[in-house]
Amino acid sequence: MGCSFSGLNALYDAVNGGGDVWINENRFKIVRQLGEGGFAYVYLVKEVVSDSSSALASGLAKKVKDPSHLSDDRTYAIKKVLIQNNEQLDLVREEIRVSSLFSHPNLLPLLDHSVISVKPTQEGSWNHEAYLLFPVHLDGTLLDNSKAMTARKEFFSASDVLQIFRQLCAGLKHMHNLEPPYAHNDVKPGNVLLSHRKGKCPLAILMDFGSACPARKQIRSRSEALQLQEWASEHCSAPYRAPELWDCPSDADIDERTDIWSLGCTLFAIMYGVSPFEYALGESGGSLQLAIINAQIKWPAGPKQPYPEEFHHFATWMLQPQPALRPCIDDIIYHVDKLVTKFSQ
Ligand SMILES: Nc1ncnc2c1ncn2[C@@H]1O[C@H](COP(=O)(O)OP(=O)(O)OP(=O)(O)O)[C@@H](O)[C@H]1O
Repeated sequence: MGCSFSGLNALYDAVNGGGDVWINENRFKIVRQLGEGGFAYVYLVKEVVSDSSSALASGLAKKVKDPSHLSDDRTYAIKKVLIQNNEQLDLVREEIRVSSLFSHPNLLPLLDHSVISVKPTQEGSWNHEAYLLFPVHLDGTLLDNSKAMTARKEFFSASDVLQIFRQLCAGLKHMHNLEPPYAHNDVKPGNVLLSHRKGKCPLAILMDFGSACPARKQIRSRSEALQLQEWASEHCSAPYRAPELWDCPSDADIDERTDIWSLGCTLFAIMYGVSPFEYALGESGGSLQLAIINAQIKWPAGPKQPYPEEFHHFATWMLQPQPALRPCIDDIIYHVDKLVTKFSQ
């Protein structure tokens, strides 16, 4: 048993700041809610220890393989996932399994977890809860930062655009180079945490491995193609979803270049705050699917345009509707390093 509370009361307690959470033998006090997703709540928590021992001597220290993930002030993030059925339970177990495959400074590490069964309190409520423990990053997601900057009519500097993007590439390279290669499948600004650092560009960390899976799939029939499209509609955010996941041929080799498309969209969003296809459709609207399949890209123009044309060409290179023409992550890193040398002050 890993938790001191359960069911609706747990949610009430957690949202209202009361109650402690146990993950295995370690206890955490909920400080406040940080965010929420489909069936998940994310909380800022503080590890409760019986004496004033250092982070290195805390209960968690015995558990965590890499001591650099321990926080000096013992604060962490706990994601609480409410699980209603076996399918959701399998998905969380898979997220836990997949997260444990990665170890990279630009990928959010899963420090510990527990999955507990709870007694449903009403029809249709959840029967399991999962608690996932992560390092906390309090400067928001790339999406939060972009929204705040857009509201102030500000842009990231050219150097920060490249440095943030370069870090995402480094994290993805780690996933794409595994044997077998893994695709993240939901690369987007809302899944990138930023940590501001004095005198340096922000640290960028890719999170949320709930959609990650082995990247390479052979599609050999119409029904397999439709199955993949259905899976993608649930797991890959629409404005960042690759064309082959919207309209999959009946004979296709899918690979990690689906992430490269999302990476190209994310580079656009680091510059202009939204996916290129949201930007192209603008306020007049239209079909997102058609805009993506036709790679309908419109670049902001005019004298106030804050970035060099080379940045646009670079993103367009990743946004080739045909996956076979898209670069792989090593090509992108080679190119971004050249741009970093050229544009970083
Ligand atoms: N380690 C963390 N540190 C700080 N904030 C975090 C952390 N993890 C998650 N968050 C916050 O919680 C929000 C939801 O987290 P997350 O994306 O993992 O949930 P989710 O259920 O997978 O969401 P979605 O349904 O959008 O996929 C994030 O957008 C972010 O604001």
